[in-house]
Amino acid sequence: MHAATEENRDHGAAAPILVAIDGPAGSGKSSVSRTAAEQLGFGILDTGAAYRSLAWAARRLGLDLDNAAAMENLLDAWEYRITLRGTQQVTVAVAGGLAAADPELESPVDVTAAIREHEVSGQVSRVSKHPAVRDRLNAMFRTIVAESGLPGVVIEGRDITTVVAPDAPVRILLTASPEVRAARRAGELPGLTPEQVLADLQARDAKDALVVDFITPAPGVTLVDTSDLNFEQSVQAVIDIVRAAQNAAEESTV
Ligand SMILES: Nc1ncnc2c1ncn2[C@@H]1O[C@H](COP(=O)(O)OP(=O)(O)OP(=O)(O)O)[C@@H](O)[C@H]1O
Ligand SMILES: Nc1ccn([C@@H]2O[C@H](COP(=O)(O)O)[C@@H](O)[C@H]2O)c(=O)n1
Repeated sequence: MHAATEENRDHGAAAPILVAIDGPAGSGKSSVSRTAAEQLGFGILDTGAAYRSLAWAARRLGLDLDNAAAMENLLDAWEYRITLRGTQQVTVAVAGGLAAADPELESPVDVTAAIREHEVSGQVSRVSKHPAVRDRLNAMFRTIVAESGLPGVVIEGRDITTVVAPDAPVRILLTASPEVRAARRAGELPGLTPEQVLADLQARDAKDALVVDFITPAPGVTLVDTSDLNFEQSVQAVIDIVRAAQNAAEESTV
């Protein structure tokens, strides 16, 4: 299992400032975090993309997503790359004998669009429920960030503020009501009714909530409810929290 693009690497650089963002499905984690990261001059690590890519590869290879050992076996052979800056690009390859079931996977396949498909969203909780999978992906996320060579990285997911980066200087829980999240998401899924989108989103949250708490902010985590904020206001809310933390850190060193 390996990760990150070579252009992100700069060994010897100082550890990046971390902005940890969690939230339920459709809360704006990816889009708001990405825009905020661009404005801050930081990278963005979308951790859900790794879980989605693992589920995508497992499905392509006909593996049982509920089988933890099969998923760990896949992780041993899985080569994962994600860009932290610019337009997101995610690639997956599978080394060794496992790829015999689908030889196209012997070389990196661009899965950037495929992992967003409805079928993957509906199955991804089956791989993210395995504690061993989570531990290995969390270690990979920490490595990607540490080797990024960037001044800062916004890292978003479900357990970033609590498990992946509990000591991050900025920790945010980004949320919105289920109805608002479903309405926003329905705009991207013209084939589905808002009711179907709401039901799918709540079903995924319910499965994910069995393994991580992304509803209640942990101590020290700032809650940002975007139900009544437009996109720009949501981005600004995140940036304001980061700037306030940076100013507080500067003042404490004077
Ligand atoms: N404050 C906002 N106002 C209006 N639209 C928003 C706002 N925040 C996010 N959106 C829109 O809501 C949709 C869902 O956002 P996004 O994909 O970033 O959520 P997510 O939390 O990453 O979802 P998932 O967990 O399913 O990947 C996108 O179309 C995004 O542009
Ligand atoms: N830190 C994380 C991030 C994601 N997941 C799982 O991946 C799924 C897809 O995540 P998105 O953010 O792209 O929606 C999500 O439903 C979780 O199952 C996770 O467990 N932990």
